[in-house]
Amino acid sequence: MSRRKCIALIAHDEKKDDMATFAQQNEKVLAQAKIVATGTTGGRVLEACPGLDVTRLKSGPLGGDQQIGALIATGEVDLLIFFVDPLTPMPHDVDVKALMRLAIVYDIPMALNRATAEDLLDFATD
Ligand SMILES: O=C(CO)COP(=O)(O)O
Repeated sequence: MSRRKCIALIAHDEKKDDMATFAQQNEKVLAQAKIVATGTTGGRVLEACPGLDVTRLKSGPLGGDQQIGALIATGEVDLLIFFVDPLTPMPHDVDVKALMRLAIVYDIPMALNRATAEDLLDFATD
């Protein structure tokens, strides 16, 4: 039996409403996966969809992006969905960049906006 796929969910503050709506609209598909999320994003996803299997890590600015990067490096993440806010400067921008770099290094499918996330979800749950 193949293991359940692991999807990492992250959203910057201006994108958290979008992430909550995305989770609700795709709840059935997400329910087939194990989800890891940065702290606040995971809280919002659980509020929207209390039945999902969500492991909440640290908040992004406190190391959550790096924790997800570490999970990518150890082969535990199959898909990264990261709703990025391109219009707001972030104190932890270097962490965000490092996470994206690892997703590229390990060739993990990475959706940085909602349109791509919708397309990639099918892949994650095949
Ligand atoms: O800042 C983030 C990603 O860089 C997201 O972290 P939170 O989900 O804790 O807000």
